[in-house]
Amino acid sequence: MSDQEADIYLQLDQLKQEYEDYQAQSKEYEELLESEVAEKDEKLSQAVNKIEKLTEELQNYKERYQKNESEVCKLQKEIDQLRSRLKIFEEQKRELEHLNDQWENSARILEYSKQDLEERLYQAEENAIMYKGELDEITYAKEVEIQRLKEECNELRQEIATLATQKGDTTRLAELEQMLSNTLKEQEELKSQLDTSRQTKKSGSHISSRRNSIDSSTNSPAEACHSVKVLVKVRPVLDSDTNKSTCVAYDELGIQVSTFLNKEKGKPITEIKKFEFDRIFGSESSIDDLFFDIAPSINMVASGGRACILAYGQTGSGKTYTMNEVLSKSVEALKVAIVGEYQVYLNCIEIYNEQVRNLLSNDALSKNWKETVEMAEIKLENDWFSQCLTLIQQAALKRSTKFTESNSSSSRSHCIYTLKIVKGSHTGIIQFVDLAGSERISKSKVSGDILKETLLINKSLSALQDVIAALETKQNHIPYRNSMLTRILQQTLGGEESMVTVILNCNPCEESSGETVCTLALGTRLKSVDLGYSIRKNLKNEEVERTLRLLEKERADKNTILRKLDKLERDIESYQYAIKDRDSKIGGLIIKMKNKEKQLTEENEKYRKELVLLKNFQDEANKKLRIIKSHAENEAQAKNKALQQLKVKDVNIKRVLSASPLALRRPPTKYQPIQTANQSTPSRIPRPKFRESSAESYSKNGTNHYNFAL
Ligand SMILES: Nc1ncnc2c1ncn2[C@@H]1O[C@H](COP(=O)(O)OP(=O)(O)OP(=O)(O)O)[C@@H](O)[C@H]1O
Repeated sequence: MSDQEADIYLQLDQLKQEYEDYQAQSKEYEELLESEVAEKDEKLSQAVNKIEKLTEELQNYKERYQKNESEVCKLQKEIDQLRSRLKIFEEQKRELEHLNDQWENSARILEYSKQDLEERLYQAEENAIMYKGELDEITYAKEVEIQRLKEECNELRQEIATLATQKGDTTRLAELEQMLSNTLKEQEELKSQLDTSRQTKKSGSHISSRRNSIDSSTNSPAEACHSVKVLVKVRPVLDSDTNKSTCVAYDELGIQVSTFLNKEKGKPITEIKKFEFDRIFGSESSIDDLFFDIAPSINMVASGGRACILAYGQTGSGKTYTMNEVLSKSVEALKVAIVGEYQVYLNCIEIYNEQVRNLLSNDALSKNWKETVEMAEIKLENDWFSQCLTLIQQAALKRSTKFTESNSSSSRSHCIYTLKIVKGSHTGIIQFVDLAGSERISKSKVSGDILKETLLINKSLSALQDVIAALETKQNHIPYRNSMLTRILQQTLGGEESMVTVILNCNPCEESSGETVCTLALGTRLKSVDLGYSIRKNLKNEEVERTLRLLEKERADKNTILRKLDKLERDIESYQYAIKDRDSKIGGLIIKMKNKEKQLTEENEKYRKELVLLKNFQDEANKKLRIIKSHAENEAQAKNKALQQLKVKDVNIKRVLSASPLALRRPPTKYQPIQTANQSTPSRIPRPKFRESSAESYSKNGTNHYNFAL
């Protein structure tokens, strides 16, 4: 081997070595590039995923935003509807207020006519007293005249007797006889005049003392059967009332209530209202005093009649306290009054929200009130007295009560204890009724369920007044069916042999003066039933009777109007409070909607901000993606270029080798030609899959990061 050949082989070996180095380097680069491209692809696909996720989220936000927008629209519509309803309510309210004004005006007019009537009544009474005086004088004069005539007559008789004995002048005798008969005639006339005067005097004296004459304990049973007896019980001032001023003053004849009105020019105005009743019981009176007036009812029941005793008054006025005392006294008196064989039945129920509940059973409420009342009846044992009181105590504990401003355990129901005494074919019935408090809604300041409760209580009390009014005016139809209370009291309210006693309970505190006046005004109306009866029965004088009948009719009319007014006032109050309640509910709803609107606007604002952030993030991600893509493209181009160069180099080496004479002797052996970039590289490097939009932004001006120097 010559030196030249050896040199060529050496060069060839070097070239081979170099070529192998290049190949190894190229492979290394290729691997590096592949891993980098794979990494970039991975990142790229992650970015694409993230973008897709973000786009999806964006879509969700958009949908939620649209949903919120439609909800806001819906709420807006609802608010508009509510506003229009509110407008209608306001109009109704204005109308009611207008009606209220009208009613108040008519009430004022009625008040004037009431005063006028009272003045006329007073005048009639004064006239009656005056007539009585005049009649007394006439009677006295006539009696003197009769006495004188009697004396004259006696003188004449003596004269006749003297003349007769003298047997004298017959003409003189005839004259004297004529004189005597004239005198006797005159005497007869005077006698008849005196009788008439006496009768008129009797009527006049009855008018002047009529207030005192209505004492039903001395009334005949027939008279008592048709009357409503009204008693007043003033509760003592309690320890809890120590700092409160009182407004009630009373004596045997009447009771007066002072109401402090608003101060005007620094001076307080006090309005005083006076009422007259048969009996007024205060803290100094005992239960025995009160029971004296109830005893006739007990006697009536013991002899097979019917009686009803009602305790009426505002919450905390002492109805339950009074009724408990009356109950135990009455049971005691009944035990003494009834003799012989008899059975006693007791029934304790309450009416709460127009539903009847048996107070001596835990059974669920039955829809049929008659069934409940029948089921509640208990037959008492032979020793019924103590059993009866124990059962009444047990029933009282089960009553529906609530805490109110006026009473810590206020009864919210009407409680009715019915005692039935069956003796042979006669059945005596007595009902003791502890009515629920008669509050005005404006004073009790209630709402919601308690408002409903109070409205129902007032409604049933109005129904009770209507029944008594219908009984008073002797109407054909008595509206017992208007409330559960009157339905259940039907057996003792009204009818032929029934006595009704109303105990008006009054709270003496000044803060309750309004309610006390209402209670006493109601009692005055009830009392007039009795008054009318006595006057009609006793008066004989036609003219006076006619005037009084007229007055009585006017009084009854006035009572009817006042009752209607009272009912209207209660109705207006109920309406006003129902409207207020509805207004406050609508107000609450509007506030709720406004809050919801605000909340939705805030949420939308938040979503809007998030949307902006997401868009920015998306832009940023797109930007990064573009950079990554351009890098990847550049790298791919650089790699292609490097491969191209290697290919050229390979071709050159082959050419050198083929040109050398040694090439024939030395076979290309293990040497493997370099694969062209077109054959292998592109297929081994997976191109990332871009979306069209991304591919469009793919950069084509990349720079070569790799140096493949030969
Ligand atoms: N004559 C009285 N002597 C002493 N305390 C009395 C008298 N009357 C009532 N009270 C007291 O006054 C308070 C209220 O009485 P009560 O519960 O009888 O009133 P009410 O009119 O039945 O009330 P409501 O309608 O709310 O049930 C009670 O604490 C009671 O003890």
